[in-house]
Amino acid sequence: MLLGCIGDDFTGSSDLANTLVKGGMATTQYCGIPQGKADADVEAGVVALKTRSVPVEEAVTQSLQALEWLKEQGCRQFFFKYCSTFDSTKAGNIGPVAEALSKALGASQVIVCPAFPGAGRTIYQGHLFVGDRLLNESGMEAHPLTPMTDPDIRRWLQYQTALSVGLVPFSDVRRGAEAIAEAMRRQDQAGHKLLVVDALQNEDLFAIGEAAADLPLITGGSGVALGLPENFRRKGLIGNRQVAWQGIDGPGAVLSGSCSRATRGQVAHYRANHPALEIDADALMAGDMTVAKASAWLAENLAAEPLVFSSAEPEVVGKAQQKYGLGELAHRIETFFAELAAEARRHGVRRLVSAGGETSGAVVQGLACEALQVGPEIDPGVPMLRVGGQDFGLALKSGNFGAEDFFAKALGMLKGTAG
Ligand SMILES: Nc1ncnc2c1ncn2[C@@H]1O[C@H](COP(=O)(O)OP(=O)(O)OP(=O)(O)O)[C@@H](O)[C@H]1O
Ligand SMILES: O=C(O)[C@@H](O)C(=O)CO
Repeated sequence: MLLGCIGDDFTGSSDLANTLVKGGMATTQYCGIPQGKADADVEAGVVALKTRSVPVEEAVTQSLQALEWLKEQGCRQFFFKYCSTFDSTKAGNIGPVAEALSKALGASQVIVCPAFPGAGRTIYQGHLFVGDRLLNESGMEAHPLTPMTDPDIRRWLQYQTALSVGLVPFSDVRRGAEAIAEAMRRQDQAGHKLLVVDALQNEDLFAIGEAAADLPLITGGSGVALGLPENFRRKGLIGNRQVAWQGIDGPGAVLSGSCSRATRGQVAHYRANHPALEIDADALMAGDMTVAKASAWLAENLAAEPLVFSSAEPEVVGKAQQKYGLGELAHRIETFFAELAAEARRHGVRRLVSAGGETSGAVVQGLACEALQVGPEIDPGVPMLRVGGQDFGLALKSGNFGAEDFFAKALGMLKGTAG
């Protein structure tokens, strides 16, 4: 294994794995820190953790354990993947994890680049945009767990870390890899260790990737990984691995706990012509909605590729959080989806689409998967996944990813009949 990656959630990890696969690297996504050794033919390993919203110490400890395992597999470079919308609170985990990993690797000049132009996320003068809106006006300010109320990534990150945060501005990035490397050295000499790097288009990310060829640690969204496979190829360490997908037959279903704007659109679109069961927070907390009830409903509707969702408008989410507490409610909903995923498999489901990073982490834990083979892309940032050694296909969709018809498209592609 050459490139060792640590993802702070499961959808984000599959987004990164998708980029590496497209770059021609044989990539496996691990669900948590594996027990044994990785297969010898894996070139990039992505250890998916569920550390985006856990307490800081837990996120740091798990990330360092993942680093140790990746080092044992022989990795030469490491990548910390977080969200392209920098999902974190002021007291959040991105800074402390980046700091701990950089110390463990003796790394300075650590790139911080959440940009993902393919999904509309760009960075200019350290400010993160989603499409033509600043991050804090993009809908992310109403995120249920990590409301993003400040678009200045330098400022937000600085709340989270004692390391000094610097900037490699677009005026350097636009001049290519050498200018970027030089700007990073200057920032380092000026005492800045975590360097937010501007990026407006994929071309910038390829250049940043090239500039990062010899850096031990890179952090960011999947975009900044675009240029990394080529670094290994230039050194003759990898070829150009292509993945094929063998369709998976058997029933399909969709579970959605993401409340993002994009997911709410996908839910509305899909439920117009598929059976859908809405999980209401009050009903769940009162015990009127249970896994057993939802499981029975799922079994009855299996032939029509049913959807179970808790996705709701920000006002509804906000009221429920006030009533039950944010953490407690999220935990109850995630546990519900974890258990329902296991039930779905018991009923014979073989193709499962899950929407939302935290939700997908719970779903994969419910399915007790160890490793996921990464297949071709469904929509930007979302690949098809096959559970290692099983005829079971998954699509783990990040909240804001995917076109309106994503759910049906993903189920069709997993089956091998669409795409
Ligand atoms: N109706 C609801 N009321 C309150 N909280 C909810 C509701 N439905 C889901 N949640 C919680 O909101 C959180 C949604 O986060 P999740 O990561 O799954 O989606 P996302 O943030 O849109 O996706 P991503 O992280 O991939 O961008 C989960 O913890 C989920 O349990
Ligand atoms: O980077 C992104 O936007 C996604 O991969 C993600 O992490 C959302 O959970």
